[in-house]
Amino acid sequence: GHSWGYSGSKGEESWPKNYEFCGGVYQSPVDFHQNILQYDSTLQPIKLSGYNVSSTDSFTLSNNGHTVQMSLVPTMKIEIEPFHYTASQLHLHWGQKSTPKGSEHCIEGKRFAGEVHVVHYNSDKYADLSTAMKESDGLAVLGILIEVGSFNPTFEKIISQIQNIRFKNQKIQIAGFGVRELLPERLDEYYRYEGSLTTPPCYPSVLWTVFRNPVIISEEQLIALETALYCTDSNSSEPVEMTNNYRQLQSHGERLVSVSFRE
Ligand SMILES: NS(=O)(=O)c1c(F)c(F)c(S(=O)(=O)CCO)c(N[C@H]2CCc3ccccc32)c1F
Ligand SMILES: [Zn+2]
Repeated sequence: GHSWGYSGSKGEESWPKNYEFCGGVYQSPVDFHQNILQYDSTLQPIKLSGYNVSSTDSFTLSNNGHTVQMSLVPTMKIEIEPFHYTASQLHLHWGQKSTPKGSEHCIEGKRFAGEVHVVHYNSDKYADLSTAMKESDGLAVLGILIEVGSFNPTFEKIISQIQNIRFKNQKIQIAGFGVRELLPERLDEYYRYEGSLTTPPCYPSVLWTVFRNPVIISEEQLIALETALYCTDSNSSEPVEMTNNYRQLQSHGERLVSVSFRE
């Protein structure tokens, strides 16, 4: 289909031309700032099951031209009352070496180094992701902010492989691992709001859960992510570096963001 990107003539200003929802309501990402936050004491800790995937299973790591995507296994599920959601894929957003700030969601205007998204679909109601993503209650995405600090051995299972998928449509199999380790310790502290896919087709079908606490990776790991990948395939005459693959902040409109924590 049409190709879209994050810069130039294919950038986000042109997305609504080919993807009408991108110009619509309930768009993501948004900034979590004080006057649109509302404490909600009924928000429960996120319940994971099957997240500690055995190394006898395998994930497919691929460069899809927009991000590095890792396919997940359908035994990985989350429960967000009243529904259960089955994991589909996880992918990343990041900046560039000279401006290492590439998260999609921001907290009080602060953009983090990057962001992990774990995409799930409502498997109580829909057969698969493609069906679910068109429905307002179809998807649940977990957002994990990335900060720079010490080396992260779990993250390294992805970072160590990206030299093998530098170009679009390249993919490799990697051994399954504990995806729980990519999430922060506190699954009970998060921001919650109704939003959308942050890429075309931008369907307003996502129940967003963005954890309060970031995961930490080293500067070297972040630089590897920022410098390894291309949006174009290996025989392209004009290679395009895969950097700054985050969407600009969208307006909240009438939306409030619920928070599961007080201070
Ligand atoms: N930030 S986000 O969570 O909104 C989000 C992405 F940022 C992103 F890049 C992708 S993608 O599949 O890697 C590339 C374009 O769809 C998806 N992929 C989802 C959406 C559409 C689709 C269709 C089939 C499989 C996965 C997805 C996504 F949900
Ligand atoms: Zn994403």
